[in-house]
Amino acid sequence: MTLSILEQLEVVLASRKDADPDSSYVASLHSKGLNKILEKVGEEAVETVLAAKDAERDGDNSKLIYETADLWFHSLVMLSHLGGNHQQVLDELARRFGLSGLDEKAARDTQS
Ligand SMILES: N=c1c2ncn([C@@H]3O[C@H](COP(=O)(O)OP(=O)(O)OP(=O)(O)O)[C@@H](O)[C@H]3O)c2ncn1[C@@H]1O[C@H](COP(=O)(O)O)[C@@H](O)[C@H]1O
Repeated sequence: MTLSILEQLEVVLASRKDADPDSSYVASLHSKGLNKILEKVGEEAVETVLAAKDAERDGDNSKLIYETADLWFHSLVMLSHLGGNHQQVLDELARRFGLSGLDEKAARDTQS
């Protein structure tokens, strides 16, 4: 079974919760605490909004994709810090979409 990028990243994020803050960016965020992580999420959200405006003006989404990746990444660190994970977010989206978690996985499997 191959793990998705989000699943692989989550394994790495979990391993960084007790890692050395001097050798890991994620560990340094955990050691600084929730407020620092939230500051980064807010910062990346603003950068994503600004990049969306630039994308509309320039007809180029590349910076927007980069900033959205930063936002998703820091949101995953926030969830990890609080004991949550990306699957809970996917499950919530699936629930809204009217699918069970199992059906969502099956739909994903048929696409790969
Ligand atoms: N995906 C990411 C990722 N995306 C963004 N970033 C970091 O997020 C930061 C973005 O913040 P900014 O743009 O504000 O840059 P900055 O000025 O350096 O940040 P601050 O000093 O303001 O905190 C940068 O330092 C990026 O390096 C990431 N750092 C790590 N990862 C992943 O997390 C894994 C674990 O990383 P470590 O904990 O460093 O081993 C890595 O293997 C990667 O897969």
